[in-house]
Amino acid sequence: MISIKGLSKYFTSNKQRITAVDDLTLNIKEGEIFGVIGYSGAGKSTFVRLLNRLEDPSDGQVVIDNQEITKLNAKKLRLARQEIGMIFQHFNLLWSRTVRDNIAFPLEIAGVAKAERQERVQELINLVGLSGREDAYPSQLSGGQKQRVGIARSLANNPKVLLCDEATSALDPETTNSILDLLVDINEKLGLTIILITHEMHVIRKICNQVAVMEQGKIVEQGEVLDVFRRPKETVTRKFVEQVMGADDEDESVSHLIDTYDQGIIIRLHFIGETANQALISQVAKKFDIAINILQGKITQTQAAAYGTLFVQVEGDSEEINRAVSFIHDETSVEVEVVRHAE
Ligand SMILES: Nc1ncnc2c1ncn2[C@@H]1O[C@H](COP(=O)(O)OP(=O)(O)OP(=O)(O)O)[C@@H](O)[C@H]1O
Repeated sequence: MISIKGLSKYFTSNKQRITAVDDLTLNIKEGEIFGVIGYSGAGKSTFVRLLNRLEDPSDGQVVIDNQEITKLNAKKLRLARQEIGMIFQHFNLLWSRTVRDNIAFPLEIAGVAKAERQERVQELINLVGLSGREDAYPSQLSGGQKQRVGIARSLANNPKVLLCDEATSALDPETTNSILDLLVDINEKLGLTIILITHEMHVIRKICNQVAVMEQGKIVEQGEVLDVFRRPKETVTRKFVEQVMGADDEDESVSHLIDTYDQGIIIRLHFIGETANQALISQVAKKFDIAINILQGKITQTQAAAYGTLFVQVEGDSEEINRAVSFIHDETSVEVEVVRHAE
């Protein structure tokens, strides 16, 4: 759906050249929720603004749905932009217009007739869950509701792509989650391709299929979200994973567990994939004549599957324990490692 080749953007500030986006090449598939994460100044906003030419590139090519955006003249660009919706951190609503009239605005510009416009606006209001608030002004809405207006407005002309520039950064965690759920809902219902930029790994974890990590204008790491969680290569990526999983102090915690629990064996279960952790533990406890005691763990749910580690203490007959460990190893997708054998 989106193909980006050698995309660069330079700014000149105080006679110094700043490279905001540096020779970026990337392909994004149709229907994907693609996350771009980076710290402040990494170039994320500039990158996303190059995609609909809110910013003109210094170099490189952007093709969206077979149209070379970077080559279009002003008139054609206006039409192409109807296919690319965008939402912003600070919503960018028109304060003197009601919810209904904010959402109608892009339809007015596109020259849609009044009756059709009204029908479409109502459809969008229902889609984003704002029924009953049609006549409210932005100042009368909560942050989450304002972003719902922003989303409805961005969808008015049936875009194929939605660009989200830190769309949840001004919202509290609960409202963030409800807006992220709405984005997933829209992605599924409308088959929309979503590019989402953020500095929060939680946002990536919750809804993205793919993630690219940006640093100093470059993509330094990219892949499926679960793979990036499992094997972050770059220091910056590891820091983002730690936002969700906590710092990697596993060696220390293993020796602490070994010292504290001196009975039975201690095993480390590493969940990657579809296996639900609770189901596995109760299944093994029922199937084998052993006692399982959960000691410590960090499990998180990514868009694709559960990911994380659990330390458990297992007590019982050593042959029965071996059978249980072999069962987990052979019959499930959970990785199992005995970190302390029986005395
Ligand atoms: N219009 C501009 N003129 C000069 N420099 C700019 C301009 N826009 C961005 N920059 C510079 O480009 C770099 C990347 O900025 P950008 O806003 O894209 O980063 P970001 O990752 O989105 O960070 P933030 O989340 O803080 O906005 C920064 O060094 C910034 O100062």
